[in-house]
Amino acid sequence: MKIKMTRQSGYRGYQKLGENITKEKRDMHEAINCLTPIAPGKYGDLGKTLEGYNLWPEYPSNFKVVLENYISLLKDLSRKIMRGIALALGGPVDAFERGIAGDPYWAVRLISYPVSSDVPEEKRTDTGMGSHTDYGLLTLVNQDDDMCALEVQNRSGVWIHANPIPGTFVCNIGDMLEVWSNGIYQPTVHRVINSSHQRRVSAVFFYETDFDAAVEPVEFCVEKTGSVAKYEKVVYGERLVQKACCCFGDL
Ligand SMILES: O=C(O)CCC(=O)C(=O)O
Ligand SMILES: [Fe+2]
Repeated sequence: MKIKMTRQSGYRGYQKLGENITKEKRDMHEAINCLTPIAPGKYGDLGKTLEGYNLWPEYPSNFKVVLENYISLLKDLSRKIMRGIALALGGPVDAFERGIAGDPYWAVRLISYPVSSDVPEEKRTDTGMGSHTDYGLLTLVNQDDDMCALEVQNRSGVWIHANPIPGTFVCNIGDMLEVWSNGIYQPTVHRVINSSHQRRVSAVFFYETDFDAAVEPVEFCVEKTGSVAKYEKVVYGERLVQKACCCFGDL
């Protein structure tokens, strides 16, 4: 396997079925992971674990071009959504740009969830991906149109399907937006269960803050929420390394 995901590739490349771990349980999916390239030394010790460049399969030969174009379009779209969120929160339109997501870290996962009965019994688990929240600002999920497998938890704790609507993305809120907005935006708890008779494929784009951003509630959100910052400052890259390394298990 030429594009196998390893520690040496900074966790980029192909992840086999059962290699992704959520809350200490193996997820029943396989994926190709592409992450923002990080040149050696760019973020010093903070970025060491995730330094590296993406691994591209030989076939299809246009894979790299198509995916890089997709990433560029989704980065633009996410920036626009963040501008809308900034205005909705009563801040300046560029509130989530310079120093926050001026040079946003991004990730893409192309995920395949098999039909459960096709998986050898010892590898079978009950979730394609266990319940979690995403780490960054926004996630744009592009899912198969004809099947329901992504579930989100509503405020009463009930799981509901995020039914696909052709031509649309499901947009999840991530942990960093919760902090920046001082809790006004809450991250969406979600999971994937493919109980159908078809393989399910999703292309998931994560739009994050700058890798080295010190994330803390922004002034105009603090003012709106009792003038007390409810969250401690976190460095996004540190949080990502902690979370990503748990997810990718022993490689
Ligand atoms: O495949 C999906 O619909 C969602 C995947 C997901 O939640 C993730 O990769 O964080
Ligand atoms: Fe997720």
